[in-house]
Amino acid sequence: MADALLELRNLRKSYGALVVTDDVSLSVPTGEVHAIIGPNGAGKTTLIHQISGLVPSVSGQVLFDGQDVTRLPMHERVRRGLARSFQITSVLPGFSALENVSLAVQARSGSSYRLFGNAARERQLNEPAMECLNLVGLGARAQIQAGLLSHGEKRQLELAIALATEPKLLLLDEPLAGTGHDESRRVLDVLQRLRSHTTILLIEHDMEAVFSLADRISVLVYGRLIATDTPERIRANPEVRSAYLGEEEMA
Ligand SMILES: Nc1ncnc2c1ncn2[C@@H]1O[C@H](COP(=O)(O)OP(=O)(O)OP(=O)(O)O)[C@@H](O)[C@H]1O
Repeated sequence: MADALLELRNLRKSYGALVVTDDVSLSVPTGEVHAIIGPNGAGKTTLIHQISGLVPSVSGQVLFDGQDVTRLPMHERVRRGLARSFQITSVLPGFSALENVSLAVQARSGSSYRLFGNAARERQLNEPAMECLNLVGLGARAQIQAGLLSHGEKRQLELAIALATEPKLLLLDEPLAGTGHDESRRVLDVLQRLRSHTTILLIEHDMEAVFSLADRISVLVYGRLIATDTPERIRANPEVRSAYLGEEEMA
């Protein structure tokens, strides 16, 4: 596909005799929200690790923005606009929400100056950081210590931190995991808002969210992609139904 932002070609990963991702080929065009679904242990997280550079692939290629990034380290992929939202572990609990995002802005700008101290420099970091916080709906919570935020707010903060790297593609591993009903609605609203800013590739177990959010869905079963299609066609696909989705889940 000529305008693919991300293209996976025959990607494969194994641990000893266990083949975890097997010959995975996939194109994600700019502007798409693409969801990867599949049963537990299907290889979804491993695939995201291979794309982000956390886990090396045994064979195959990852092309991003027209370039082969298969052998590049993770930080180099981030620099090129391939961001990964790291679960709450990446949030520094003793710093404010704003400081957490400012640190990511600083990392993006590649500057070596100290974060706090000089008012002009602080403004340079804080203004884009505030934009990211506003985008994820946390503007009013900017000065709150991150450790005091609710679970859902921390998930929003992770998204703001990822956005601070100005990604072309955002990789999200279960953005709704652990959120309650109201919180998941809020995070879902944020994701809907982000779709006009960045291309998104996500793994998510919440099928209602996946089917309402995704432009296209890929189904991974035992490491192999068995289908990539629109939500409507995935819902109607007999192979997908028998391999993964229960009739009632898709009704
Ligand atoms: N570092 C590792 N060493 C050995 N086996 C691994 C490693 N990481 C993952 N696996 C195995 O690879 C398979 C796929 O795991 P993975 O976490 O990618 O699946 P998943 O689809 O994300 O599952 P879930 O939906 O439960 O998160 C599993 O059988 C898992 O045990």
